Amino acid sequence: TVLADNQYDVALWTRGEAQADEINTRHTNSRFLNDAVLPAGIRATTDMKQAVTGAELLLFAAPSAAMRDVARLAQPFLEPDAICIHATKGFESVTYKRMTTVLAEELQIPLQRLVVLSGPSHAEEVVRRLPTTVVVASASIEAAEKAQDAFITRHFRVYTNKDVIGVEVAGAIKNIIALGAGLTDGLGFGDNAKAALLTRGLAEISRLGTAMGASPLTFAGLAGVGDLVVTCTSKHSRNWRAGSMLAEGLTLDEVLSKMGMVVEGVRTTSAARELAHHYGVEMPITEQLFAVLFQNKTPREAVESLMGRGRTHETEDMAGI
Ligand SMILES: NC(=O)C1=CN([C@@H]2O[C@H](COP(=O)(O)OP(=O)(O)OC[C@H]3O[C@@H](n4cnc5c(N)ncnc54)[C@H](O)[C@@H]3O)[C@@H](O)[C@H]2O)C=CC1
Ligand SMILES: O=C(CO)COP(=O)(O)O
Repeated sequence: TVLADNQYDVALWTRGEAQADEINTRHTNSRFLNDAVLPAGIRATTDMKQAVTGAELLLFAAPSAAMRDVARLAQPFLEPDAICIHATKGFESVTYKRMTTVLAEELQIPLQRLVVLSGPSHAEEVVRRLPTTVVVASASIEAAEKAQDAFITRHFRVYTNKDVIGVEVAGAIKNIIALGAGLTDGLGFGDNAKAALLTRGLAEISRLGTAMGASPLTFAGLAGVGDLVVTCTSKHSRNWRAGSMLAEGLTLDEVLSKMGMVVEGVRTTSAARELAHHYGVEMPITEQLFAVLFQNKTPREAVESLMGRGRTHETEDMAGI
């Protein structure tokens, strides 16, 4: 919608034939966006060759688990100078690679042609043209500025940033904290607990991010605090909703099948825990979420573990924030 508003000729690839037909004929995508009307010029197709051939910009927005497969499908049709942007918030399972790494490998292009777009941007609001701000980060400032030019509209403000690692790590890990926020809200733990979770969650995100090479400033920006706030407080958030359903007593499998949309925070909890061990940083909220999701620990026990941790100084482990 944003690109079509900027007069781009937009082709939208989907693997679902019925979804493509609906977008092309009724200009809606009702399973995901209710009755929002999409610009009539958007052409949906299930044919990757048709979608990618001739495209100067590509935006990948598949779930992290599907990114490698989708990129592999697109690669043969990629134009030699195309800029490839992604809006995916997660790490690859097993390898724990960031999405720009996965794309560089599968598309066989240098990092200078890759951009990450992130920040507080629920699709349900973007499609209604409600005011939204995001950040685009790339190893190449020219590529980031191309993405900025392409996406900036009166309703959608785009900032550039050089810190690809920080933007990708922040976007992925806030989903873990949002699962925790849903649990906290669902259990009625109150506003103090939620504020604590966001604040200490941010400390945890920045600690891992800086250990991986990110700039601490990024975590105070749109991809950090901005996305953390929206995902932990918005009714649109899939991760928050998943956490609140877990609080109601549903099992993880029940939550995921009821949701019918990707809940990135679940896989990201495992990935972040492994990365934390690898980089030797403490991520107590992530550890407790892992225990709740995969080791049958109750949310109440998890909160008791967090509240009962050894005494510590607030800022000495916060990596610059
Ligand atoms: N929904 C939102 O407002 C935002 C989502 N994101 C990120 O975008 C990514 C996608 O999220 P959503 O669109 O919300 O998920 P979703 O679950 O609503 O939609 C995912 C789409 O990917 C398709 N898909 C799943 N596996 C696939 C595969 N193997 N090959 C091809 N297509 C496949 C599904 O059929 C579906 O159309 C996630 O990383 C999410 O964190 C980022 C910003 C905002
Ligand atoms: O990243 C998002 C908004 O910026 C989407 O978060 P959810 O996947 O929790 O809906």
